[in-house]
Amino acid sequence: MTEEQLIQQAKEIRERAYTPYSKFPVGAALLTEDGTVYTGCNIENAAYPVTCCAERVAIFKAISEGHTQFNQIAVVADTKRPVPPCGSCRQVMSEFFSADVKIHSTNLQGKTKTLTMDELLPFSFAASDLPEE
Ligand SMILES: O=c1ccn([C@H]2C[C@H](O)[C@@H](CO)O2)c(=O)[nH]1
Ligand SMILES: [Zn+2]
Repeated sequence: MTEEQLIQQAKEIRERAYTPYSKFPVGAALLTEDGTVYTGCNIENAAYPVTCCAERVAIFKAISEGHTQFNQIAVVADTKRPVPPCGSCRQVMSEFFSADVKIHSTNLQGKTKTLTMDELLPFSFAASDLPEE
């Protein structure tokens, strides 16, 4: 599975986005360490904050199927610059992705910006910051 193939899968699942409110469809494709791909699209709600981003849909699908080791994720939207994942998604990514997992942000023109988890969310709040029992 190449980066280009992962981006292509993110583009395809973007077509399934449920975005009657923002009209801003996003697609994501997450590659696990064992080579499985989980895709996600954003799913909105009339109660706007209930919306779930494409990235989190892909991550939650993978986690719910028992995957814990991730390799890279591609995110695609129709933006001028490569689409930056929101803060909530960055926090969810940091819970499950190791520091060197690559996040490819891409637009429909194929402009891509790749950052590692550590670059995308430095100094992140983590389980190790919680007090010990
Ligand atoms: O990286 C992003 C940024 C935004 N959205 C969604 C949330 C909402 O449905 C719409 C507008 O914010 O785009 C994503 O899915 N991923
Ligand atoms: Zn998000």
